[in-house]
Order: sequence, then C-alpha cells, then structure tokens
Amino acid sequence: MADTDLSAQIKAALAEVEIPGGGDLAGYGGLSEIIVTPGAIAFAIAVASGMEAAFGPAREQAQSIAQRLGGSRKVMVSITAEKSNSPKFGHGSAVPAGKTRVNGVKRIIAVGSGKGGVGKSTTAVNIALALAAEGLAVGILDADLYGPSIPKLLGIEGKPAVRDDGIFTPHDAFGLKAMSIGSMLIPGQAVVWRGPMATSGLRQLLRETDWGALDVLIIDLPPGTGDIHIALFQQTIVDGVVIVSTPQDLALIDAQKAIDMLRRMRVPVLGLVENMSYFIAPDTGIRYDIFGTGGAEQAAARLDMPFLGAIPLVMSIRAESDAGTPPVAARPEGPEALAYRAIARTLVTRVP
Ligand SMILES: Nc1ncnc2c1ncn2[C@@H]1O[C@H](COP(=O)(O)OP(=O)(O)OP(=O)(O)O)[C@@H](O)[C@H]1O
Repeated sequence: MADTDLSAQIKAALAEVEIPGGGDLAGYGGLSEIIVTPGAIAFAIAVASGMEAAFGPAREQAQSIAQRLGGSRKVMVSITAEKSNSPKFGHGSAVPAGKTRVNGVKRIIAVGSGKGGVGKSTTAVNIALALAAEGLAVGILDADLYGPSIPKLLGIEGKPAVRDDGIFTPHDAFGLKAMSIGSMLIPGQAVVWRGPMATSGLRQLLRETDWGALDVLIIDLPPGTGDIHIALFQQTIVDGVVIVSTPQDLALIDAQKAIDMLRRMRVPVLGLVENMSYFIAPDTGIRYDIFGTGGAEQAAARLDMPFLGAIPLVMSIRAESDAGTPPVAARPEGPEALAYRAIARTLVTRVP
C-alpha cells in the first residue's frame, strides 16, 4: 500500500478513538500530519497544558491502531503540550522539568557546527571510531533529521530491527552501535520532520533504542541551532559538545551563536575541531598550510574554548566516506586516522 493510502487509512481509523471533552481523534484539530515511511509511522497529538495525562488513553489507543495497520513499522505517537507559563522555544515545544541520562549510556558527546557542509558528520563518525579504538563501547546517533548522512558514511543499509516491545535494536557498523532516522526514510522525505514531530522523533530514537552498555554515545547534531538542539539539551544530560569548523568558517559569527546557546543551556563546550585545515598532496604526501597556520587556535582562544585538533583536507577522507568505510576503520594507522585518534584521546581526558 502506498504510504499516503496508509496515512489516510490510519487517520480514518482514529475516528474510533474518543478524546477528553467529546469528539474523536480523527476530527481533532491537535492531530498532526500522519507521517508514514517504509520503516516508521509517526504523528503527534498537541494538547493544552495540563491535559497530557487525560489524553494518555487516547494516545495508547491511537498507537495500537497505527501498529495494527502499520505491520512491522515502528510507531511513534507522542503528546506535545504547550506550557503557557514557561519560556517557549521553536515551534511551541514544551519545556520539561529536568534533564536525564539515557539508559545504559554513561556519557554523551554531541558534535555540532555553526553551518552545514563543514564535515561535521564525517568528523563525528571518525571520532566515534577513534574512541572505540581506545577500547570504549561506543554508539552513534544521527540527529541530523534534515540531512541524515550516518547510514552512508558507515555503509549501513536497511532498517534497524524492532523488538516485540517496540524498542529498536541499533545497527552494528565497524563495532559501533548506530541509529539514524535516515534508515527509516525514503530519500528526499526527511524534510517532513518538523518542529515537535522532529524533536519527538529524536527523543524516541535516543530513548527507545537498546544501546546496551555504552561508554560513550556520539550524537551528530544538525548544523546551526534549532529545535532539535534545544529539545535535546533540555531533556538530556549531554556531557559536552565538540564544534567542527573549517578555516573559512572560523571568522563567521555562526560558531559564536552556537556557543552562546550552549552556554545559556549549561552544556559544556569541549572544544573546536578544525576540519579541512591543511592539504596533504596525494602524490608526495607533502603538507601545505593553504589557509595559513594558527588561525583555529586563535579562533578557539577568541571564543574562549579549547582547541582540540586539526583534520587535513584529503581526498581519501571524501572517497572512503563516500564508500562507507571511514578512514579510522579503513586504515587505522594512516595519517588521517591518527589525526582523529589524537582528538579522541584528548576528549577522553576532557570527559572522564
Ligand atoms: N577532512 C576532509 N577532507 C576531505 N573531504 C572531507 C573532509 N571532511 C569532510 N569531507 C567531505 O565533505 C563533505 C561534507 O562532509 P559532511 O557530510 O561530513 O559535512 P556536514 O557538516 O555533516 O554536512 P551537513 O551539514 O550537510 O550534514 C563530504 O563529501 C565529506 O566526504
């Protein structure tokens, strides 16, 4: 059945669900678009503040209807409530009372950037592999719902398995436990995840995955600062954030904006990684500091954060990433891998 047909069928079936105050869920104005992908069904029920518990049975009934019609798809039905007396962020997402840790996960390190295309995901994957090379149990979560690239970078195909109780079993890639919304979407569909839908999708990927016992979970954030970041930092204890930048980007104000947000939300900034920092000629192996040297250290000092290290601009990083075999896995002793591993060792000392 086409995804749109299934969406309409679920919507029609939600007429069976009574809601507090009379009426049914299908006709309720707070019901979001019903998103159907090959691997998942997701929708949200927006309710007035204080009505969350009252809508609980309706949510459960909606969940089981969607599950019955959706076959093996993972179903995510969430209730979103707007709290009138608390500060609002983004699209009216509620501000939860406190931050909590994720079951089984000792430390979370997020990787962010001021803007897109600076190599944030490539850096996140290779740092995760480098931490695993230090003997740690490591997972990676692709929180870049608008442009998920972890499946491609790690050569992951297909959907994650879902247990009978609805919990995801993460993919295993080069010894990493990996989850990405990308493996549940068809190409080009990612843009439908917006506002509360996106944040609740991320929360479920984070919290309804059987991570096992992890020393570190790396979260690949979307670029910039948005709803996803705010929701994650409000709800979850993130032990620190690594900011990735290119030399050209360093002078830009974007990184400053990201850092200001982290400080306001009391999330530790672990430091700056300069990506595509210098060029290594593929034929001679000679290093060229095409952007000059020391710029990143100066920028880190100006932004009042530690400098974590520089990654060269090398064609093999792009080629191996495109082929789904990141340099740290492909050639653990190669010069690129050593650059990532030096950063990972610094991180281990910063996040005990
Ligand atoms: N050090 C590097 N040397 C050469 N190519 C690189 C390097 N780092 C990343 N790339 C390439 O740059 C491109 C962008 O990288 P990546 O997808 O990791 O960026 P991103 O910041 O996560 O982007 P987005 O914001 O779109 O998610 C990719 O083609 C990647 O292979």
